[in-house]
Amino acid sequence: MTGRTLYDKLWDSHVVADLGGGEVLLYVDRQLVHEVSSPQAFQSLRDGARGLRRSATHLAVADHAVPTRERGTIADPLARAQVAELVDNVTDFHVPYLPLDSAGQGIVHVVGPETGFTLPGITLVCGDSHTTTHGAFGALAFGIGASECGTVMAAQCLRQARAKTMRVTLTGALSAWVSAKDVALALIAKIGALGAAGYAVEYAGPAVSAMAMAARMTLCNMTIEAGGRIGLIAPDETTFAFLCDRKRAPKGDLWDAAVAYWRTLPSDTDAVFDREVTLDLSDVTPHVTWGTTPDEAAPITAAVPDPADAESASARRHAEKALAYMGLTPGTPLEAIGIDRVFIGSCTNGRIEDLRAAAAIAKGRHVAPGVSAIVVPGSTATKAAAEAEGLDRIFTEAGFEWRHAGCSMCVAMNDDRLAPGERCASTSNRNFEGRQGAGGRTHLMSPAMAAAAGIAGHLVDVRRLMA
Ligand SMILES: CC(C)[C@H](C(=O)O)[C@@H](O)C(=O)O
Ligand code: SF4
Repeated sequence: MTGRTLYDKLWDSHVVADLGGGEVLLYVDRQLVHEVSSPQAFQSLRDGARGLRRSATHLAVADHAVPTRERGTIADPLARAQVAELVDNVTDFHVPYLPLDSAGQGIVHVVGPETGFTLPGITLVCGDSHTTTHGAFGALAFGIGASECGTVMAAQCLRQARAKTMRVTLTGALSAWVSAKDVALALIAKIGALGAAGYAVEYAGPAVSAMAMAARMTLCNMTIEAGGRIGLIAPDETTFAFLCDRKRAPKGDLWDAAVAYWRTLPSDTDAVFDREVTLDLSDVTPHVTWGTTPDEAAPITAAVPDPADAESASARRHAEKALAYMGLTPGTPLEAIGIDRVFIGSCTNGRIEDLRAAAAIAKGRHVAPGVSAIVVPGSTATKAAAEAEGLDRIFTEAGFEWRHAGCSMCVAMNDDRLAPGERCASTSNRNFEGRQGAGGRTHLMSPAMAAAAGIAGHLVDVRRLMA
């Protein structure tokens, strides 16, 4: 028998029943709940006069609709109603909840790891596509639909079909000012925005072992932007060190037993993957997106591509439409693209390490005239940690606004959004038309690159700015 992959081990240990036709009933250990995708789930419980099977295995927090300028009354009626409904639902159904004004609030994908709710070896779901993030801990974590959220609440199980497996082996070392976000953008540009569709992607290799948890989370987070519903990294000493003192992580003997189990999870050396991809990180340079899909990305040293050079007729048509929406002309150097806004934050790049990387660029410099820049920590705890290090002062002295935690300008579901035609250097993960506000133009990049763009007033190679 050949060895098993990390994915196989996680899957096999959670199968409750084989349903035939390639589907199984999969046990779900934990669910994260937010205000946008949960109303239907709670309603389905009410309609069926059901409760939650194991309410303590869920954790709810409001993140998408919350205001970041100041807490207090939410001005937008829809956003206000969404958050109020979540509060009513978690109260009625006894779901653990991190209130908006509490020290625990934040984006679900930042809060899960930060509190030790996310652990290796578990299955974790959320009505949110970026649930891939939690795979960085060796958890089988994936986004589910709004109706499935209700199924998990009532039954603690889900029907699932097994994914194919892909291993992305990362070798070499990152150069200065190049980060996991650049790796993700370079990888997506290489395999395509649907390149990982149908696959559970395991990131492996020496460069992954060398990465801190924040970088690993950025990689797994962006897996969905390559179409993969599952991103995975084998748990190791870095994972255990990150988790050991977290509030919800096991303690004492339970911790020791858990670590002993977690050490059995990495893919066996003779495990076979359905697809193998390799990337040498020494070749990765700072990347930015120029189009409206995450794979329409290029090194910052490049120019806006000519759609005529696209590999297929459909890619050409897409690029033509993207350039029209983005207001860009083929041949323009990417560094010549002026920006109006900067957004540093999101579940991709709103962690303390990301804020440190941006602050290193902002320190002693100033946001260019006419540019408005916001820094939005991924969680309230991240905000407090950043303030304890003085990062907030570095940002405000440099002309960046320092905000409360939330999804903010990653998604146009709250007060933070682009006006039509505005162009934004953004550390978020999606750049489709209207994502940051109707008519808004998004360029995805790393925190260091976004901070550098804010200082320069245009897209810029952070390595040149810092030389
Ligand atoms: C609102 C939510 C369901 C959505 C998701 O599934 O990812 C959002 O978080 C996003 O990033 O687009
Ligand atoms: S930060 Fe953005 S990508 Fe992440 S959960 Fe919020 S809206 Fe989705």
